[in-house]
Amino acid sequence: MANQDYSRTIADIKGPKGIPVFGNLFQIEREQIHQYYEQWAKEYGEFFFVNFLGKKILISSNPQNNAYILKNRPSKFRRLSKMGEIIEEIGFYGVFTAENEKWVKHRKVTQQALSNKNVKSFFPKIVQVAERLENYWDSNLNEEVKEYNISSDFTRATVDVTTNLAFGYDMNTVENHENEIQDHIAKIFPKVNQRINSPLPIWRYLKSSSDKDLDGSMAALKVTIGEFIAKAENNLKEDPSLKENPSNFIEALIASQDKEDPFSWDEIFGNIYTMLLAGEDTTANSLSWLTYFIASDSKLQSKVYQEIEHVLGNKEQITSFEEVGEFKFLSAVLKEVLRLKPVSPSLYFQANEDVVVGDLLIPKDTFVLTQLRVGALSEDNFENASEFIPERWLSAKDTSGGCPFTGKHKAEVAMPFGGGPRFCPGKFLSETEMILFAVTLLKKFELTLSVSKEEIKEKFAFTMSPENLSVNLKKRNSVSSTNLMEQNASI
Ligand code: HEM
Repeated sequence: MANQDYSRTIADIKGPKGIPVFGNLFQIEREQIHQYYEQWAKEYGEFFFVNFLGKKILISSNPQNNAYILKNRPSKFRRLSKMGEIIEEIGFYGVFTAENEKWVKHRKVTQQALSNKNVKSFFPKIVQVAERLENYWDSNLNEEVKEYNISSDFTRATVDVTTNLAFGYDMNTVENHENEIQDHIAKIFPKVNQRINSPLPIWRYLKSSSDKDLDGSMAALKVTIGEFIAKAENNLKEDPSLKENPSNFIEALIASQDKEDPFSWDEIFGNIYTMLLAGEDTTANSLSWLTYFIASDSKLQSKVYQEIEHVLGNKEQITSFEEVGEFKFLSAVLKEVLRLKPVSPSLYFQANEDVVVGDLLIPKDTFVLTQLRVGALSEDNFENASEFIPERWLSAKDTSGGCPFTGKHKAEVAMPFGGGPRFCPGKFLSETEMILFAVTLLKKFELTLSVSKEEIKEKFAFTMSPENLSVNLKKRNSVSSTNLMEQNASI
Protein backbone atom coordinates (compact mmCIF):
# COMPACT_ATOMS: atom_id res chain seq x y z
CA MET A 1 0.00 0.00 0.00
CA ALA A 2 1.21 3.50 -0.87
CA ASN A 3 2.52 5.30 2.22
CA GLN A 4 1.77 8.88 1.17
CA ASP A 5 -1.32 10.86 2.15
CA TYR A 6 -4.18 11.07 -0.26
CA SER A 7 -7.66 12.51 -0.16
CA ARG A 8 -9.19 10.79 -3.19
CA THR A 9 -9.40 7.29 -4.57
CA ILE A 10 -10.36 6.35 -8.11
CA ALA A 11 -13.95 5.85 -6.95
CA ASP A 12 -14.07 9.67 -6.73
CA ILE A 13 -12.90 10.18 -10.29
CA LYS A 14 -15.50 11.06 -12.89
CA GLY A 15 -15.33 11.33 -16.64
CA PRO A 16 -17.45 11.85 -19.73
CA LYS A 17 -20.63 9.82 -19.62
CA GLY A 18 -20.64 7.09 -22.25
CA ILE A 19 -23.21 4.60 -23.42
CA PRO A 20 -23.73 1.07 -22.03
CA VAL A 21 -21.14 -1.52 -23.14
CA PHE A 22 -19.31 0.81 -25.56
CA GLY A 23 -18.55 3.58 -23.05
CA ASN A 24 -16.98 6.59 -24.81
CA LEU A 25 -15.97 4.65 -27.92
CA PHE A 26 -18.29 6.48 -30.31
CA GLN A 27 -17.65 9.93 -28.84
CA ILE A 28 -14.16 10.24 -30.25
CA GLU A 29 -12.39 10.42 -33.59
CA ARG A 30 -9.37 8.18 -33.21
CA GLU A 31 -7.04 10.51 -35.12
CA GLN A 32 -7.93 13.49 -32.94
CA ILE A 33 -8.15 11.53 -29.68
CA HIS A 34 -5.62 13.80 -27.93
CA GLN A 35 -7.83 16.82 -28.58
CA TYR A 36 -10.82 15.08 -26.99
CA TYR A 37 -8.70 14.38 -23.91
CA GLU A 38 -7.59 18.01 -23.79
CA GLN A 39 -11.16 19.22 -24.06
CA TRP A 40 -12.39 16.82 -21.36
CA ALA A 41 -9.53 17.89 -19.08
CA LYS A 42 -11.08 21.38 -19.05
CA GLU A 43 -14.39 19.90 -17.97
CA TYR A 44 -13.34 17.13 -15.57
CA GLY A 45 -10.07 18.44 -14.16
CA GLU A 46 -6.62 17.01 -13.63
CA PHE A 47 -7.76 13.36 -13.44
CA PHE A 48 -10.66 11.76 -15.27
CA PHE A 49 -11.60 8.37 -16.65
CA VAL A 50 -12.52 7.41 -20.18
CA ASN A 51 -14.01 4.03 -20.92
CA PHE A 52 -13.66 2.06 -24.13
CA LEU A 53 -15.72 -1.17 -24.13
CA GLY A 54 -15.42 -1.42 -20.35
CA LYS A 55 -11.61 -0.82 -20.36
CA LYS A 56 -10.90 2.26 -18.28
CA ILE A 57 -8.07 4.71 -18.86
CA LEU A 58 -7.12 7.30 -16.25
CA ILE A 59 -6.17 10.55 -17.99
CA SER A 60 -3.73 12.73 -16.08
CA SER A 61 -3.30 16.31 -17.27
CA ASN A 62 -1.75 18.28 -14.41
CA PRO A 63 1.91 19.01 -15.33
CA GLN A 64 3.23 18.46 -11.80
CA ASN A 65 1.49 15.09 -11.57
CA ASN A 66 2.72 14.15 -15.03
CA ALA A 67 6.28 15.12 -14.12
CA TYR A 68 5.98 12.93 -11.02
CA ILE A 69 4.84 9.96 -13.11
CA LEU A 70 7.63 10.44 -15.66
CA LYS A 71 10.23 10.84 -12.93
CA ASN A 72 9.20 7.75 -10.98
CA ARG A 73 10.15 5.25 -13.65
CA PRO A 74 11.01 2.47 -13.83
CA SER A 75 10.06 1.95 -10.14
CA LYS A 76 6.48 3.21 -9.65
CA PHE A 77 5.42 3.39 -13.29
CA ARG A 78 6.26 1.48 -16.45
CA ARG A 79 5.23 1.96 -20.07
CA LEU A 80 1.77 0.48 -20.62
CA SER A 81 2.25 -3.29 -20.83
CA LYS A 82 -0.37 -3.61 -23.59
CA MET A 83 1.58 -1.07 -25.65
CA GLY A 84 4.84 -2.90 -24.96
CA GLU A 85 3.28 -6.21 -26.06
CA ILE A 86 1.90 -4.67 -29.25
CA ILE A 87 5.19 -3.00 -30.18
CA GLU A 88 7.20 -6.14 -29.36
CA GLU A 89 4.79 -8.33 -31.29
CA ILE A 90 5.64 -6.26 -34.37
CA GLY A 91 9.34 -6.85 -33.70
CA PHE A 92 10.52 -3.85 -31.66
CA TYR A 93 11.95 -5.45 -28.57
CA GLY A 94 14.25 -2.62 -27.49
CA VAL A 95 14.91 0.36 -25.27
CA PHE A 96 11.45 1.90 -25.72
CA THR A 97 9.59 -1.15 -24.40
CA ALA A 98 12.14 -2.70 -22.02
CA GLU A 99 11.65 -2.32 -18.26
CA ASN A 100 13.79 -2.49 -15.11
CA GLU A 101 17.32 -3.99 -15.45
CA LYS A 102 16.72 -4.80 -19.12
CA TRP A 103 15.88 -1.16 -19.76
CA VAL A 104 19.03 0.01 -17.94
CA LYS A 105 21.12 -2.16 -20.23
CA HIS A 106 19.35 -1.04 -23.43
CA ARG A 107 19.34 2.59 -22.37
CA LYS A 108 23.09 2.63 -21.70
CA VAL A 109 24.06 1.60 -25.21
CA THR A 110 21.40 3.88 -26.79
CA GLN A 111 22.46 6.89 -24.75
CA GLN A 112 26.11 6.33 -25.62
CA ALA A 113 25.29 6.20 -29.33
CA LEU A 114 23.32 9.46 -29.11
CA SER A 115 25.63 11.29 -26.70
CA ASN A 116 26.38 14.97 -27.30
CA LYS A 117 30.00 14.02 -27.94
CA ASN A 118 29.02 11.57 -30.69
CA VAL A 119 26.56 14.01 -32.25
CA LYS A 120 29.25 16.72 -32.33
CA SER A 121 31.81 14.48 -33.97
CA PHE A 122 29.15 13.27 -36.40
CA PHE A 123 28.20 16.85 -37.29
CA PRO A 124 29.88 16.90 -40.77
CA LYS A 125 27.61 14.02 -41.81
CA ILE A 126 24.50 16.00 -40.86
CA VAL A 127 25.86 18.88 -42.94
CA GLN A 128 26.33 16.44 -45.81
CA VAL A 129 22.70 15.31 -45.57
CA ALA A 130 21.62 18.99 -45.59
CA GLU A 131 23.75 19.62 -48.69
CA ARG A 132 22.18 16.66 -50.42
CA LEU A 133 18.75 18.07 -49.65
CA GLU A 134 19.81 21.30 -51.28
CA ASN A 135 21.27 19.48 -54.31
CA TYR A 136 18.05 17.56 -54.65
CA TRP A 137 15.99 20.75 -54.61
CA ASP A 138 18.41 22.45 -57.03
CA SER A 139 18.11 19.60 -59.52
CA ASN A 140 14.40 18.90 -59.19
CA LEU A 141 12.54 22.09 -58.31
CA ASN A 142 11.79 25.08 -60.52
CA GLU A 143 12.01 28.71 -59.42
CA GLU A 144 8.45 28.39 -58.14
CA VAL A 145 6.73 25.21 -57.04
CA LYS A 146 3.13 24.85 -55.94
CA GLU A 147 1.67 22.35 -53.49
CA TYR A 148 4.93 20.73 -52.53
CA ASN A 149 5.05 17.87 -50.01
CA ILE A 150 7.99 19.04 -47.94
CA SER A 151 7.31 16.51 -45.15
CA SER A 152 8.57 13.61 -47.25
CA ASP A 153 11.93 15.37 -47.79
CA PHE A 154 12.26 15.86 -44.04
CA THR A 155 11.50 12.19 -43.51
CA ARG A 156 14.23 11.14 -45.93
CA ALA A 157 16.75 13.49 -44.34
CA THR A 158 16.06 12.16 -40.83
CA VAL A 159 16.30 8.53 -41.99
CA ASP A 160 19.70 9.33 -43.53
CA VAL A 161 20.93 10.96 -40.33
CA THR A 162 19.85 8.05 -38.10
CA THR A 163 21.21 5.34 -40.40
CA ASN A 164 24.53 7.17 -40.75
CA LEU A 165 24.97 7.97 -37.06
CA ALA A 166 23.59 4.85 -35.46
CA PHE A 167 24.32 2.23 -38.10
CA GLY A 168 27.32 3.65 -39.99
CA TYR A 169 25.32 3.10 -43.19
CA ASP A 170 24.88 5.82 -45.79
CA MET A 171 21.50 5.23 -47.44
CA ASN A 172 21.21 8.61 -49.12
CA THR A 173 17.43 8.33 -49.43
CA VAL A 174 17.39 12.11 -49.89
CA GLU A 175 18.74 11.75 -53.41
CA ASN A 176 17.82 8.12 -54.18
CA HIS A 177 14.06 8.13 -54.15
CA GLU A 178 13.71 4.55 -55.31
CA ASN A 179 14.54 3.38 -51.76
CA GLU A 180 11.22 2.81 -50.00
CA ILE A 181 12.43 2.49 -46.44
CA GLN A 182 10.42 5.48 -45.19
CA ASP A 183 7.25 4.16 -46.83
CA HIS A 184 7.66 0.97 -44.79
CA ILE A 185 8.45 2.89 -41.60
CA ALA A 186 5.42 5.14 -42.16
CA LYS A 187 3.07 2.18 -41.71
CA ILE A 188 4.29 1.28 -38.23
CA PHE A 189 3.16 4.10 -35.89
CA PRO A 190 -0.42 4.33 -37.21
CA LYS A 191 -0.78 0.57 -36.79
CA VAL A 192 0.66 0.60 -33.26
CA ASN A 193 -1.75 3.42 -32.39
CA GLN A 194 -4.71 1.59 -33.88
CA ARG A 195 -3.89 -1.61 -31.98
CA ILE A 196 -3.30 0.15 -28.65
CA ASN A 197 -6.69 1.79 -28.94
CA SER A 198 -8.41 -1.36 -30.14
CA PRO A 199 -10.33 -2.96 -27.24
CA LEU A 200 -9.89 -6.46 -28.76
CA PRO A 201 -6.77 -7.93 -30.45
CA ILE A 202 -8.68 -8.84 -33.61
CA TRP A 203 -5.49 -8.84 -35.75
CA ARG A 204 -4.27 -11.93 -33.87
CA TYR A 205 -7.18 -13.95 -35.26
CA LEU A 206 -8.11 -12.19 -38.47
CA LYS A 207 -5.63 -10.06 -40.44
CA SER A 208 -7.00 -7.10 -42.37
CA SER A 209 -5.28 -5.96 -45.57
CA SER A 210 -3.48 -3.22 -43.59
CA ASP A 211 -2.24 -5.86 -41.09
CA LYS A 212 -0.86 -7.88 -44.00
CA ASP A 213 0.63 -4.73 -45.47
CA LEU A 214 2.44 -4.08 -42.18
CA ASP A 215 3.82 -7.65 -42.17
CA GLY A 216 5.13 -7.04 -45.71
CA SER A 217 6.79 -3.78 -44.64
CA MET A 218 8.38 -5.40 -41.59
CA ALA A 219 9.75 -8.17 -43.82
CA ALA A 220 11.21 -5.54 -46.20
CA LEU A 221 12.73 -3.62 -43.27
CA LYS A 222 14.25 -6.84 -41.96
CA VAL A 223 16.12 -7.23 -45.24
CA THR A 224 17.45 -3.65 -45.03
CA ILE A 225 18.45 -4.08 -41.40
CA GLY A 226 20.16 -7.34 -42.35
CA GLU A 227 22.36 -5.26 -44.65
CA PHE A 228 23.22 -2.84 -41.82
CA ILE A 229 24.14 -5.79 -39.60
CA ALA A 230 26.23 -7.49 -42.29
CA LYS A 231 28.21 -4.28 -42.78
CA ALA A 232 28.78 -3.87 -39.03
CA GLU A 233 29.83 -7.52 -38.66
CA ASN A 234 32.30 -7.06 -41.47
CA ASN A 235 33.74 -3.94 -39.80
CA LEU A 236 34.17 -5.82 -36.54
CA LYS A 237 35.89 -8.68 -38.36
CA GLU A 238 38.27 -6.40 -40.22
CA ASP A 239 39.06 -4.28 -37.19
CA PRO A 240 38.67 -6.30 -33.95
CA SER A 241 39.61 -3.22 -31.87
CA LEU A 242 36.06 -1.99 -32.62
CA LYS A 243 34.78 -4.66 -30.23
CA GLU A 244 36.15 -2.59 -27.35
CA ASN A 245 35.54 0.80 -28.97
CA PRO A 246 32.59 0.43 -31.33
CA SER A 247 32.14 3.32 -33.74
CA ASN A 248 28.34 3.17 -33.77
CA PHE A 249 25.21 1.74 -32.14
CA ILE A 250 24.99 -1.43 -34.24
CA GLU A 251 28.63 -2.32 -33.67
CA ALA A 252 28.11 -1.83 -29.92
CA LEU A 253 25.07 -4.15 -29.93
CA ILE A 254 26.88 -6.86 -31.91
CA ALA A 255 30.12 -6.50 -29.93
CA SER A 256 28.16 -7.32 -26.76
CA GLN A 257 27.89 -10.89 -28.04
CA ASP A 258 31.46 -11.61 -27.00
CA LYS A 259 30.80 -10.23 -23.52
CA GLU A 260 28.87 -11.10 -20.42
CA ASP A 261 25.12 -10.53 -20.72
CA PRO A 262 25.01 -10.14 -24.54
CA PHE A 263 22.07 -8.73 -26.48
CA SER A 264 20.03 -11.46 -28.18
CA TRP A 265 19.43 -11.18 -31.94
CA ASP A 266 15.80 -10.23 -31.26
CA GLU A 267 17.05 -7.40 -29.06
CA ILE A 268 19.59 -6.30 -31.66
CA PHE A 269 16.95 -6.19 -34.39
CA GLY A 270 14.43 -4.62 -32.01
CA ASN A 271 16.76 -1.82 -31.01
CA ILE A 272 17.69 -1.07 -34.60
CA TYR A 273 14.00 -0.80 -35.55
CA THR A 274 13.41 1.35 -32.46
CA MET A 275 16.19 3.77 -33.28
CA LEU A 276 15.10 4.02 -36.90
CA LEU A 277 11.51 4.71 -35.98
CA ALA A 278 12.15 7.00 -33.00
CA GLY A 279 14.59 9.13 -34.97
CA GLU A 280 12.49 9.59 -38.07
CA ASP A 281 8.85 10.44 -37.47
CA THR A 282 9.38 12.64 -34.43
CA THR A 283 11.99 14.93 -35.96
CA ALA A 284 10.40 15.01 -39.42
CA ASN A 285 6.95 15.83 -37.98
CA SER A 286 8.42 18.60 -35.83
CA LEU A 287 10.07 20.08 -38.93
CA SER A 288 6.74 19.86 -40.73
CA TRP A 289 5.06 21.75 -37.89
CA LEU A 290 7.84 24.35 -38.06
CA THR A 291 7.09 24.74 -41.77
CA TYR A 292 3.40 25.15 -40.99
CA PHE A 293 4.03 28.08 -38.64
CA ILE A 294 6.64 29.74 -40.83
CA ALA A 295 4.72 29.39 -44.08
CA SER A 296 1.64 30.93 -42.50
CA ASP A 297 3.36 33.98 -40.99
CA SER A 298 5.42 36.18 -43.31
CA LYS A 299 6.72 38.38 -40.45
CA LEU A 300 7.98 35.36 -38.57
CA GLN A 301 9.55 34.05 -41.76
CA SER A 302 11.46 37.29 -42.44
CA LYS A 303 12.71 37.38 -38.88
CA VAL A 304 14.06 33.85 -39.20
CA TYR A 305 15.55 34.69 -42.60
CA GLN A 306 17.27 37.79 -41.20
CA GLU A 307 18.94 35.65 -38.58
CA ILE A 308 20.06 33.16 -41.23
CA GLU A 309 21.60 36.00 -43.26
CA HIS A 310 23.26 37.38 -40.18
CA VAL A 311 24.76 34.08 -39.00
CA LEU A 312 25.77 32.70 -42.39
CA GLY A 313 27.22 35.97 -43.64
CA ASN A 314 28.72 35.18 -47.04
CA LYS A 315 28.66 31.43 -46.56
CA GLU A 316 26.15 29.10 -48.16
CA GLN A 317 25.82 26.65 -45.28
CA ILE A 318 26.53 26.17 -41.57
CA THR A 319 30.04 24.78 -41.43
CA SER A 320 30.82 24.31 -37.76
CA PHE A 321 28.93 22.90 -34.83
CA GLU A 322 29.42 26.15 -32.89
CA GLU A 323 27.42 28.05 -35.50
CA VAL A 324 24.33 25.98 -34.69
CA GLY A 325 24.25 27.66 -31.27
CA GLU A 326 24.18 31.09 -32.91
CA PHE A 327 20.65 30.54 -34.23
CA LYS A 328 19.05 31.88 -31.04
CA PHE A 329 15.82 33.01 -32.64
CA LEU A 330 15.34 29.89 -34.77
CA SER A 331 15.99 27.78 -31.69
CA ALA A 332 13.33 29.74 -29.82
CA VAL A 333 10.96 29.22 -32.75
CA LEU A 334 11.57 25.46 -32.56
CA LYS A 335 10.88 25.44 -28.82
CA GLU A 336 7.62 27.25 -29.44
CA VAL A 337 6.73 24.76 -32.21
CA LEU A 338 7.34 21.88 -29.79
CA ARG A 339 5.30 23.57 -27.05
CA LEU A 340 2.26 24.11 -29.27
CA LYS A 341 2.63 21.02 -31.47
CA PRO A 342 4.43 18.34 -29.45
CA VAL A 343 4.62 15.27 -31.65
CA SER A 344 4.01 13.08 -28.59
CA PRO A 345 1.17 14.84 -26.74
CA SER A 346 0.12 11.60 -24.99
CA LEU A 347 2.33 9.04 -23.23
CA TYR A 348 0.99 5.71 -21.97
CA PHE A 349 1.89 4.27 -18.57
CA GLN A 350 0.86 1.68 -16.04
CA ALA A 351 1.22 1.79 -12.25
CA ASN A 352 3.64 -0.87 -10.94
CA GLU A 353 2.21 -0.58 -7.43
CA ASP A 354 -0.43 1.37 -5.51
CA VAL A 355 0.88 4.89 -5.81
CA VAL A 356 -0.23 8.36 -4.70
CA VAL A 357 -0.03 11.03 -7.38
CA GLY A 358 -1.08 14.51 -6.25
CA ASP A 359 -3.95 13.76 -3.88
CA LEU A 360 -5.10 10.58 -5.65
CA LEU A 361 -4.43 6.95 -4.77
CA ILE A 362 -3.88 5.12 -8.05
CA PRO A 363 -4.14 1.32 -7.70
CA LYS A 364 -1.50 -1.04 -9.11
CA ASP A 365 -1.93 -1.84 -12.83
CA THR A 366 -4.09 1.22 -13.62
CA PHE A 367 -3.60 2.40 -17.21
CA VAL A 368 -2.56 6.05 -16.90
CA LEU A 369 -2.32 8.29 -19.93
CA THR A 370 -0.37 11.52 -19.36
CA GLN A 371 -1.76 14.28 -21.54
CA LEU A 372 1.26 16.53 -21.73
CA ARG A 373 0.02 19.48 -23.77
CA VAL A 374 -2.70 20.57 -21.34
CA GLY A 375 -0.09 22.27 -19.11
CA ALA A 376 1.73 23.74 -22.09
CA LEU A 377 -1.49 25.43 -23.29
CA SER A 378 -2.51 26.77 -19.89
CA GLU A 379 -2.41 30.46 -18.94
CA ASP A 380 -1.26 29.29 -15.50
CA ASN A 381 2.06 28.43 -17.08
CA PHE A 382 2.48 30.56 -20.20
CA GLU A 383 1.22 34.07 -20.89
CA ASN A 384 -1.04 34.15 -23.97
CA ALA A 385 -0.53 30.43 -24.04
CA SER A 386 -2.37 29.71 -27.27
CA GLU A 387 -0.33 32.26 -29.25
CA PHE A 388 2.87 31.53 -31.14
CA ILE A 389 5.41 33.79 -29.40
CA PRO A 390 8.97 32.49 -29.87
CA GLU A 391 10.36 35.49 -27.93
CA ARG A 392 9.11 33.85 -24.73
CA TRP A 393 12.05 31.43 -25.05
CA LEU A 394 14.70 34.16 -25.42
CA SER A 395 16.62 35.53 -22.48
CA ALA A 396 18.13 39.01 -22.19
CA LYS A 397 21.55 37.70 -23.22
CA ASP A 398 20.10 36.34 -26.47
CA THR A 399 18.98 39.77 -27.67
CA SER A 400 20.49 43.21 -27.88
CA GLY A 401 17.46 45.09 -26.51
CA GLY A 402 17.06 43.29 -23.14
CA CYS A 403 14.53 40.61 -22.27
CA PRO A 404 11.98 40.59 -25.10
CA PHE A 405 9.21 38.83 -23.16
CA THR A 406 8.53 39.22 -19.50
CA GLY A 407 5.25 37.34 -19.18
CA LYS A 408 4.64 34.14 -17.26
CA HIS A 409 6.89 31.35 -18.52
CA LYS A 410 7.19 27.98 -16.81
CA ALA A 411 9.53 26.35 -19.33
CA GLU A 412 9.64 23.03 -17.46
CA VAL A 413 5.92 22.44 -18.09
CA ALA A 414 6.39 21.95 -21.83
CA MET A 415 7.80 18.43 -22.04
CA PRO A 416 7.98 17.58 -25.75
CA PHE A 417 10.84 15.16 -25.10
CA GLY A 418 9.21 13.51 -22.07
CA GLY A 419 10.96 13.63 -18.71
CA GLY A 420 12.67 11.77 -15.91
CA PRO A 421 15.11 8.92 -16.51
CA ARG A 422 13.44 7.86 -19.77
CA PHE A 423 13.41 11.27 -21.42
CA CYS A 424 14.27 11.22 -25.10
CA PRO A 425 17.95 10.38 -25.64
CA GLY A 426 17.73 11.78 -29.20
CA LYS A 427 16.93 15.36 -28.05
CA PHE A 428 20.34 16.83 -28.82
CA LEU A 429 20.62 15.07 -32.18
CA SER A 430 17.14 16.15 -33.27
CA GLU A 431 17.70 19.76 -32.19
CA THR A 432 20.89 19.86 -34.24
CA GLU A 433 19.22 18.27 -37.27
CA MET A 434 16.22 20.58 -37.08
CA ILE A 435 18.37 23.74 -37.13
CA LEU A 436 20.41 22.48 -40.08
CA PHE A 437 17.48 21.33 -42.21
CA ALA A 438 15.40 24.40 -41.36
CA VAL A 439 18.25 26.73 -42.33
CA THR A 440 18.79 24.80 -45.57
CA LEU A 441 15.13 25.17 -46.49
CA LEU A 442 14.54 28.73 -45.37
CA LYS A 443 17.68 30.29 -46.80
CA LYS A 444 16.70 28.87 -50.17
CA PHE A 445 12.95 29.37 -50.41
CA GLU A 446 10.20 31.72 -49.46
CA LEU A 447 7.32 29.63 -48.19
CA THR A 448 3.57 30.03 -48.21
CA LEU A 449 0.88 27.49 -47.40
CA SER A 450 -0.87 25.97 -50.43
CA VAL A 451 -4.02 25.37 -48.41
CA SER A 452 -5.70 27.52 -45.79
CA LYS A 453 -4.29 27.21 -42.28
CA GLU A 454 -7.62 25.86 -41.05
CA GLU A 455 -7.46 22.94 -43.47
CA ILE A 456 -4.29 21.64 -41.81
CA LYS A 457 -5.37 19.39 -38.96
CA GLU A 458 -3.56 17.66 -36.15
CA LYS A 459 -3.50 13.96 -36.90
CA PHE A 460 -2.55 11.63 -34.07
CA ALA A 461 -1.22 8.22 -34.95
CA PHE A 462 1.11 7.59 -31.98
CA THR A 463 2.93 10.73 -33.12
CA MET A 464 1.10 13.88 -34.14
CA SER A 465 1.60 15.31 -37.63
CA PRO A 466 0.06 18.13 -39.70
CA GLU A 467 -2.43 16.45 -42.02
CA ASN A 468 -2.83 18.15 -45.42
CA LEU A 469 0.34 20.23 -45.07
CA SER A 470 1.49 21.37 -48.47
CA VAL A 471 3.54 24.46 -49.33
CA ASN A 472 4.35 26.76 -52.22
CA LEU A 473 8.06 27.37 -52.61
CA LYS A 474 9.70 30.34 -54.31
CA LYS A 475 13.47 30.33 -54.72
CA ARG A 476 15.30 33.24 -53.10
CA ASN A 477 18.56 34.77 -54.25
CA SER A 478 21.26 32.88 -52.36
CA VAL A 479 22.10 34.24 -48.93
CA SER A 480 25.65 35.06 -50.00
CA SER A 481 24.54 36.96 -53.11
CA THR A 482 21.94 38.92 -51.07
CA ASN A 483 24.68 39.89 -48.65
CA LEU A 484 27.02 40.90 -51.46
CA MET A 485 24.28 43.02 -53.02
CA GLU A 486 23.68 44.70 -49.67
CA GLN A 487 27.41 45.34 -49.27
CA ASN A 488 27.63 46.81 -52.77
CA ALA A 489 24.63 49.02 -52.12
CA SER A 490 26.19 50.35 -48.95
CA ILE A 491 29.55 51.12 -50.65
C1 HEM B 1 11.79 16.38 -32.31
C2 HEM B 1 12.28 15.17 -32.17
C3 HEM B 1 11.91 14.21 -31.07
C4 HEM B 1 10.91 14.27 -30.14
C5 HEM B 1 9.86 15.36 -29.95
C6 HEM B 1 11.01 13.07 -29.32
C7 HEM B 1 10.17 12.77 -28.26
C8 HEM B 1 10.30 11.65 -27.47
C9 HEM B 1 9.44 11.34 -26.35
C10 HEM B 1 8.28 12.20 -25.86
C11 HEM B 1 9.87 10.18 -25.81
C12 HEM B 1 9.30 9.47 -24.58
C13 HEM B 1 10.05 9.99 -23.40
C14 HEM B 1 9.53 9.52 -22.05
O1 HEM B 1 8.98 8.43 -21.95
O2 HEM B 1 9.70 10.29 -21.08
C15 HEM B 1 11.01 9.73 -26.59
C16 HEM B 1 11.71 8.57 -26.33
C17 HEM B 1 12.74 8.12 -27.12
N1 HEM B 1 13.32 8.78 -28.19
FE1 HEM B 1 12.77 10.58 -28.93
N2 HEM B 1 12.06 12.31 -29.78
C18 HEM B 1 12.64 12.97 -30.84
C19 HEM B 1 13.74 12.55 -31.57
C20 HEM B 1 14.45 11.39 -31.36
C21 HEM B 1 15.61 10.96 -32.12
C22 HEM B 1 16.25 11.76 -33.26
C23 HEM B 1 15.99 9.74 -31.62
C24 HEM B 1 17.11 8.83 -32.06
C25 HEM B 1 17.66 8.79 -33.23
C26 HEM B 1 15.07 9.42 -30.53
C27 HEM B 1 15.14 8.27 -29.78
C28 HEM B 1 14.32 7.99 -28.70
C29 HEM B 1 14.40 6.75 -27.92
C30 HEM B 1 15.38 5.61 -28.17
C31 HEM B 1 13.41 6.84 -26.92
C32 HEM B 1 13.10 5.80 -25.84
C33 HEM B 1 13.83 6.16 -24.54
C34 HEM B 1 13.56 5.21 -23.37
O3 HEM B 1 12.52 4.59 -23.32
O4 HEM B 1 14.44 5.14 -22.50
N3 HEM B 1 14.17 10.44 -30.41
N4 HEM B 1 11.25 10.65 -27.60
